[in-house]
Amino acid sequence: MALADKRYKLNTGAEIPALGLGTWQSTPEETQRAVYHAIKVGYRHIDTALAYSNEVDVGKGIKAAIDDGLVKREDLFVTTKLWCVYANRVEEGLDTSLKALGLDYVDLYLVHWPVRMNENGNHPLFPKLPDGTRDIIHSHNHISTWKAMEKLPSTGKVKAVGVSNYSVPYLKALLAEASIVPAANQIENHPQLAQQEIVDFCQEKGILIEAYSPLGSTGSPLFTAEPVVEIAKKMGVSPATVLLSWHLARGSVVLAKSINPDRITANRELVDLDAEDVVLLQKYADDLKASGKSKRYVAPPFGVDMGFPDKW
Ligand SMILES: NC(=O)C1=CN([C@@H]2O[C@H](COP(=O)(O)OP(=O)(O)OC[C@H]3O[C@@H](n4cnc5c(N)ncnc54)[C@H](OP(=O)(O)O)[C@@H]3O)[C@@H](O)[C@H]2O)C=CC1
Ligand SMILES: O=C[C@H](O)[C@@H](O)[C@@H](O)[C@H](O)C(=O)O
Repeated sequence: MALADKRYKLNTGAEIPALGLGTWQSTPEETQRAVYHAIKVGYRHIDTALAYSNEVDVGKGIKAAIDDGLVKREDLFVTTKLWCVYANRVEEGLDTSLKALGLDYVDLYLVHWPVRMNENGNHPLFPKLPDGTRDIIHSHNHISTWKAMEKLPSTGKVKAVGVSNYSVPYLKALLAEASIVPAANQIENHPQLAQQEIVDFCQEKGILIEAYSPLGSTGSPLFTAEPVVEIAKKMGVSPATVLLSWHLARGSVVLAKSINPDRITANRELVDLDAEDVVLLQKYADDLKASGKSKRYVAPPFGVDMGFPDKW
């Protein structure tokens, strides 16, 4: 079996493909083609979110692939996420996503960020106050959102529920009151932001890590990181292969976004990294952290303390 077809087991018992196609910042036109191409070349896991405003197009890409006989719905693993303006209207958020996707269920539904934004604000997704800052409902307790998430699996509209952008303190607070342990925690993860404390905590609690922005997000800045270049050269593979493969070595899911067919195909080239190379990347990550030089590429201006050691 090719490494790109590797699967993990969630704490629900369901399987999840280790490699997923990311769709953040893919325009509607790009998304449909990217999703179709990805399925055609073997991806079985698609990651989207209500906030990406492309669920309709993800759905069209999936439908076209199913109609063309490339795949059946049950062979796909589809994830979407509850956006912050729906933090107190969880089932409504899910229904909105399912309608856009044209699906009866998603395989994984995540709380996108542990934050509530004003659902009656000046924008349907990104409301702002007159001073330009985000319109956040600071009195909201993220655990109430999780309590509503826990009711979803029994509706049949989601197979599993999880979180995203959860730090260790937030996870501890959630687990203290949870009756369902999140199946996954989707976080920014790459050698410049290893977030080892979250990875270790989640492993201990049976929460699968999904690594987002594995290439450093827009423009893939991690391609030039020194140890990545060095390992790629040694193995005769691309920097993308090294960066994506690192998460499989760590036992995590990896989500790679591309709208380019060749790059979507190329991102399936995963390898078993040598143990010494895994150590080299870990040392690079540890050294950056120790010198306060870890780099978070996705740091939206929520103005809320999310509990991460790096306060952006
Ligand atoms: N839960 C959350 O808050 C978040 C979730 N995510 C999820 O994770 C996914 C991945 O993260 P994302 O931030 O998109 O960034 P990635 O780290 O996947 O990087 C995407 C960038 O790399 C480029 N790229 C991709 N593959 C290659 C390649 N082989 N060679 C050269 N360039 C390449 C893409 O360009 P091009 O498209 O032109 O190929 C794009 O500019 C998201 O799409 C989303 O699904 C991401 C951020 C936050
Ligand atoms: O999933 C991707 C990211 O979390 C993205 O949804 C946010 O960064 C959003 O653009 C924001 O500005 O809050």
